[in-house]
Amino acid sequence: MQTMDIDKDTYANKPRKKDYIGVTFSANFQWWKRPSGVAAVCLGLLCVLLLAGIIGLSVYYNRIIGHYYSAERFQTSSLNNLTKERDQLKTSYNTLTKERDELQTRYNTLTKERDQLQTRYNTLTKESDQLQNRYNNLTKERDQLQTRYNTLTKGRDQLQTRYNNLTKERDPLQNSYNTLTKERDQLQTSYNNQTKERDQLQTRYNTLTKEKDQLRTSSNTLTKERDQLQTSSNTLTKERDQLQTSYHTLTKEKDQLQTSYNTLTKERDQLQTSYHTLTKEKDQLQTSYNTLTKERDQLQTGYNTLTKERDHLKEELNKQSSGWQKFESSWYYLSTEKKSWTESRQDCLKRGAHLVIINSKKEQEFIHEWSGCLDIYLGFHDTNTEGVWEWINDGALGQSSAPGTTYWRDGEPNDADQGEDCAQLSKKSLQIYCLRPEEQSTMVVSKAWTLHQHFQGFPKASDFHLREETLPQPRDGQVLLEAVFLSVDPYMRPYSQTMMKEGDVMIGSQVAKVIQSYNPSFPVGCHVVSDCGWRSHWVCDGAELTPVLPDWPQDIPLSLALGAIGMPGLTALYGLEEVCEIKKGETLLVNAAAGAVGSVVGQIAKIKGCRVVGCAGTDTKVSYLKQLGFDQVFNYKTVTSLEESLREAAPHGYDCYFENVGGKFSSVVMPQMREYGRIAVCGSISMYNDTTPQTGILSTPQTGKLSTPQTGILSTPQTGLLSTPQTGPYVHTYMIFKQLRMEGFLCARWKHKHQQSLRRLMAWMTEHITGTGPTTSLRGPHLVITATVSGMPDPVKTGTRTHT
Ligand SMILES: NC(=O)C1=CN([C@@H]2O[C@H](COP(=O)(O)OP(=O)(O)OC[C@H]3O[C@@H](n4cnc5c(N)ncnc54)[C@H](OP(=O)(O)O)[C@@H]3O)[C@@H](O)[C@H]2O)C=CC1
Ligand SMILES: C/C=C/C(C)=O
Repeated sequence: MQTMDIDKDTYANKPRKKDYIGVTFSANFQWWKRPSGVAAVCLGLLCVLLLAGIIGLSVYYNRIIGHYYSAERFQTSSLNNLTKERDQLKTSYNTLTKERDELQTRYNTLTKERDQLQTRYNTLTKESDQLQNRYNNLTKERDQLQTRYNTLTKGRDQLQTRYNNLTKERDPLQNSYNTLTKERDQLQTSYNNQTKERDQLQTRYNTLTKEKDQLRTSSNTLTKERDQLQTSSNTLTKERDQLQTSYHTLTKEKDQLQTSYNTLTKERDQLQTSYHTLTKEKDQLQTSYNTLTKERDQLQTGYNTLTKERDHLKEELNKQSSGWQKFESSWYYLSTEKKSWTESRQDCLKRGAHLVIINSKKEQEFIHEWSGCLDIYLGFHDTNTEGVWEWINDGALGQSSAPGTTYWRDGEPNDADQGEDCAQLSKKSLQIYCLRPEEQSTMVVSKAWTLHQHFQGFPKASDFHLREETLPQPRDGQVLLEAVFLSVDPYMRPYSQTMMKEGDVMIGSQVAKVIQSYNPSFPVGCHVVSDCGWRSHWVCDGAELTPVLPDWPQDIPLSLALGAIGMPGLTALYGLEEVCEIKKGETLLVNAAAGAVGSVVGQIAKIKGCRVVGCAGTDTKVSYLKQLGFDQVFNYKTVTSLEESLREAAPHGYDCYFENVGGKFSSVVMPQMREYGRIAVCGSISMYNDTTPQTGILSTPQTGKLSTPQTGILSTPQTGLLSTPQTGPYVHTYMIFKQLRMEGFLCARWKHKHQQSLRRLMAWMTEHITGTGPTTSLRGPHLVITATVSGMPDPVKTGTRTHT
């Protein structure tokens, strides 16, 4: 602590600074110590000095003058000295004046500084007050801190003690910690090294795996590409050779054509001239023609009307001349042949008529009068329900309401002789009585081939048995059929296994003639297709019959209703159009090509503008198929290599394959299908008679597609279609990579369009017969005609179609 006391008396009038605790400031100033004071003093002193100098100089001067008069020579020199001194004094005076001015200037400056200092002093005084306040606050805080400090010091001492204890305990722990840390660090280092090594190995492993996969993929792709390129290369080489040959031929032809072209150009010009002349003439003729056409049409209409009238009159005349009698709008015929009621009914149907139906008493009287002395059978019977009499329904005209019972003879109908189910108009009276319809009729005995035992391998004669059976009399709505053509089809082999039991009549279709009919839809003499099997006769109703197309041309054999214009023709059509969806310009392969289906397949494909390759098993069949217009045909039994022959026939491959044969044949075709090819699986005839499994090789070693043949079971024993399971090729690879579509089908799938399809087939056939169509119009397959002593065809005879 220090006290500064500065001249209390001098500045006693100034306000005293407050004494603060511990520190006291005091500031008292003396005037001489101030710069302005000093300057004033100096200035005063200078003035005094100056005055003293002047006074001294005057005294000195007066002495000199006194001496001057006393000593003349001495006076002159003194004057000069005095002048000198005066000048020196003058100089000193000037110098002092300057110094005074400077001092004045400094005095002014010091005065200013003093004022500034005074201002600062005031400011400092304020600050000092503020500091005093802060000092007081800090002192308080310091005291509080001192208290806290003391408390903390105590706590610190306690902690220091505990710290010292802990330090003692820590040291051994620190040692073991250091040891463990070292061990951990070593382990961590080795762990890190191993992790790195493992990661490097994992990365290398992944890289290698990827490389291996990529290599495998590339290897597969390359192998495929190589194979495809090899195939393409072979194909291209062949094509190139063929093109080379074609090129030479074409060059020659081009030269010839050029010559022809020149000649033709000349001729064309001449023709052009003629053409213009002729065009004019044609226009004139066209006008005349139009006029004549109109006149002709009018005449034609007149002619048609007259023709109809003439035909009607002729018909009436014919009828009259052949014994027919007209009454009102109906015609009547009186047969004098003696027949039973049933036979007479048939006889009427054959003549396009029916037994008499009486609609009025007037009509009955006419018949009685006209028939003279003859009894007349009426179309009136209760054969369907005993006691319920009804008029026959043998034609559109044959329906009427029943006559009044008054016309029955007394006591009739009495069924006196049991089975008196039909009516007769008495010759003696106008009355009606009943009689037995079977009188004088004969029963029909049918012959039928039955399946004596199921086939094992190829069918044998001993597998069949010929049986006779007496047929029932056809009833209303029924017909009696007589077989005209029977069909022997491949499907009978597999179907017999599933659909037939031993002793059944063989399944099959036939063209039959209606020889008795009680069904107006099938009059006597018409032909139908029936699925009644291998029988000579059959009684059935119309539900299961298909009439052969109406207006069947006389020059087209009816047997074709079982062939080209029947089920096989329909199968060919549907397989091509619905399954293969064949298009103009495509190449088709068909096997069993000379068969009922195959021959139509090839012909329809030609009609559609396709290129057709066919295979058959004899040279005769090959010639036949060439006649039908097939582009390429070969005998698959005699060629050296089926694969080569197929490739030669269609070097670019096949768009459509109509499969009739199956088995190994099919496995050779598969590799030759073109991309997006379609395969219609119609039949598999090569396998129907199998007793041992077949194996198939999908491709020959040249193609290199499969190193070893694979086998598979095509059918399971449950289906019973085959006596023993067959093995065959796996086609999947070709199906996938060529994106093939293979579809099995049965002709019946499109049953709803059979009638219109048959008409299309008939139209194609008619075009051929009449020569109006293209040369590719349809022709029917050949028939094999067989007869046996039994009167029934021999079912084992080789050949595809059988004619009774
Ligand atoms: N899915 C369906 O709806 C239908 C299918 N089909 C099937 O169509 C195919 C042909 O029937 P279709 O024309 O009526 O038959 P066909 O009886 O008219 O002709 C069959 C021909 O097949 C050939 N053939 C027979 N056996 C073999 C064999 N083991 N290997 C190779 N070829 C053989 C023979 O000709 P070649 O001398 O030339 O070898 C034979 O002439 C059959 O497979 C049949 O099952 C028939 C109708 C309907
Ligand atoms: C309807 C005919 C079928 C076979 C497979 O021939």
